[in-house]
Amino acid sequence: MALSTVICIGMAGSGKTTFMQRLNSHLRSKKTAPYVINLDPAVLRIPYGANIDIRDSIKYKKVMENYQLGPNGAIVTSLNLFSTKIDQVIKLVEKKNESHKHCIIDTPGQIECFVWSASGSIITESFASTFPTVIAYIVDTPRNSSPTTFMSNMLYACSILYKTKLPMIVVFNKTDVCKADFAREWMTDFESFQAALREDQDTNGTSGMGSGYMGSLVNSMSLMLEEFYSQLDMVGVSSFTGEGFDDFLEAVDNKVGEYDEYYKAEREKILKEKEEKEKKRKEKSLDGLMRDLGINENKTAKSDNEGADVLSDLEIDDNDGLVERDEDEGVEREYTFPGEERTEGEINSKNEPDLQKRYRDAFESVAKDASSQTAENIAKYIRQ
Ligand SMILES: Nc1nc2c(ncn2[C@@H]2O[C@H](COP(=O)(O)OP(=O)(O)OP(=O)(O)O)[C@@H](O)[C@H]2O)c(=O)[nH]1
Repeated sequence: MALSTVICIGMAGSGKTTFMQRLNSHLRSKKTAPYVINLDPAVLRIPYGANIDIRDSIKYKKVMENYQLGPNGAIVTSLNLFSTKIDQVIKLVEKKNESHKHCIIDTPGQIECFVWSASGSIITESFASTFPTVIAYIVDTPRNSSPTTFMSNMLYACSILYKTKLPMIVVFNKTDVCKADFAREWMTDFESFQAALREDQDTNGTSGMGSGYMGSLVNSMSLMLEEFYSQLDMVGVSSFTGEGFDDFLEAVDNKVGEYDEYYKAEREKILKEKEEKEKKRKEKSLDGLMRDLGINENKTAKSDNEGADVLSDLEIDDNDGLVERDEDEGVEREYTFPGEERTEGEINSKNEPDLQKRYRDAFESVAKDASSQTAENIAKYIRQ
């Protein structure tokens, strides 16, 4: 059994938490209990047992107090703090790879805090690069029965699809109150959507959302979204009655298949390109730094006392504005990285066959030491 991840995303009140609860109990009744993660730091009570709960490690109220943040800022900061530990979370979930078929994840109702935050991307990326991952976009069906609201919600779903680049299932929830047939029709038949829009205009006149500028905008949008709809699976469910959950699980299997077939290769390609770009960038900045420090295996311009390239090469002297180079100060300079104490002479020595590698290793260890401060830095940054 290989584990796949389902990330539940949806507008506030769309029913994510109730959906998670029903999905959990539905899977349990089939003797395939899921691994459950709650990523909503602000939720007061969750009606399902979570294996990993963000609230265990991050106290939302304390984040608000300590960093003097409002509700949304505190959610983003909590997610940022949590994302610094995402490697540990992934390791825990990896251990369940054989015993569980699904890992289901609940996200904050403030959808933008998760979808458009750096930490939301890090968390999603971390799961998606380890397991086949599917987005379940939960929609409140009764509230989306007007063509304009429906279109707005679909545009949001569309932006999430292109942002995450992950297979998506649009889940029309609360079908016990309102059936989702109209949505299926609008998503598959452009003309029926146009007819609904016209009807909305006729009923509500110029005061309605479907009239005037908005009407023609929605009209053109519906054409644009045809391509988007073709990439989606849609299901209607009721988290109250359990209706439609078998269809949902079928859609998940279908999307996991698609993930393995298309998305995985595409993602790996993007990640490889990213890695190569990052490697080049690092090499470039390392070279720049080496030049700044005047360190070069082939003896540097700096030690030959040629003109200064950068400000950091210079020390301002009180002496009539005369600028003196570090090397002229008669102080023995030490380049000290943890565990290494070497003088400039040693560094510039030809006996250092792989100087760049030693620097890289030293930087990595410095970066590790700094990681404990990362969370605090993130919080500081946000406060700024
Ligand atoms: N009739 C009906 N109501 C539902 C269904 N699912 C959820 N609800 C109701 O919708 C409301 C919101 O449900 P939640 O599960 O709290 O929604 P949520 O998206 O987690 O909300 P946030 O955490 O605020 O984002 C609650 O009053 C639920 O009882 C459903 O399938 N049918």
